[in-house]
Amino acid sequence: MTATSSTPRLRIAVAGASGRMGRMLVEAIQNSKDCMLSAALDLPGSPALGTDAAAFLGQNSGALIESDLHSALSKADFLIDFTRPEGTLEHLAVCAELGVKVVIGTTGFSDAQKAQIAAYAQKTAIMLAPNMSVGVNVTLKLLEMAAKALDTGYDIEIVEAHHKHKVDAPSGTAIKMGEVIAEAQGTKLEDRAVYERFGHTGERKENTIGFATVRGGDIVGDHTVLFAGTGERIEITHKSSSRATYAEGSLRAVRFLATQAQGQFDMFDVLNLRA
Ligand SMILES: NC(=O)C1=CN([C@@H]2O[C@H](COP(=O)(O)OP(=O)(O)OC[C@H]3O[C@@H](n4cnc5c(N)ncnc54)[C@H](OP(=O)(O)O)[C@@H]3O)[C@@H](O)[C@H]2O)C=CC1
Ligand SMILES: O=C(O)C1=N[C@H](C(=O)O)C[C@H](O)C1
Repeated sequence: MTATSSTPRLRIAVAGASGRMGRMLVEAIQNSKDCMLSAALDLPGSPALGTDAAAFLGQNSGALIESDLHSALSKADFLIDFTRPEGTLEHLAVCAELGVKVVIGTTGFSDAQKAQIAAYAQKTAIMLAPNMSVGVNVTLKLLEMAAKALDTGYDIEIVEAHHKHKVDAPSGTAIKMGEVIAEAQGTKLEDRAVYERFGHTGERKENTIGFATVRGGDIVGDHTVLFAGTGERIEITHKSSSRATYAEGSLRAVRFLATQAQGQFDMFDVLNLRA
């Protein structure tokens, strides 16, 4: 969208404003022509409360970090939420009540929590995706194609690596990759996933999809899917070197949600990759 001086900016609140992604989002909003930071949330007790959300950039956004959900969300038309599952659900309850549209980047939701999100999507528009980067979503399409063509005779393993502060495993992206592959092969990930191996495991079971997790240092996010056949193997890899791609993808999601009243969407909808 091309914003002109007469086009009102999209009013966005950021949850977890002092977090790794929160700060990337504040920076992306500050740098955008069509969005404005209208509110910023952090947990009660956070030392950042009362400070300007863009202070870490040496800028003044006008949005002071606060912990009162109603106060913050009543100043916004959109919430971008990269926090923790329980926090996201608390925020969603207020967003559904106030008609605020929500971009959710948080990962690690249980099936019951995902069902709660789907229920809130009947009241407001929600975009939920474990990875907002364009590259990862294109990788998911490549995996769909590879999984169909390599339906038999190839063992599938998904390896992901992230920074030492990440609290959920495997990553939401790795799980999504497994889901896309399983679905492309007419199956369900829950019937095929192997999340742990230790000790005398016995030989690899056919048709399983294995997951391996690496945690260390400041790795932003690497994902490799291995299709291991007899006499050859194919590896499809995506590596993130900056969180800016997640923030830019989130702003694309906001612009997409501006055209929706309610319903649940993902990045395939935002990027027109559904077909
Ligand atoms: N979809 C995507 O593209 C991406 C998704 N993610 C996901 O986003 C989430 C956040 O990642 P990251 O920014 O690295 O994490 P951080 O821990 O750096 O930031 C999380 C922020 O949320 C706050 N927070 C923690 N618990 C709650 C709660 N219960 N309610 C409200 N706020 C809370 C934290 O506050 P405090 O510091 O005070 O605890 C912090 O400000 C993770 O689930 C991660 O997997 C990350 C990158 C990309
Ligand atoms: O926690 C992170 O950092 C990331 N989390 C997301 C995930 O769990 O897939 C996306 C990205 O890999 C970074």
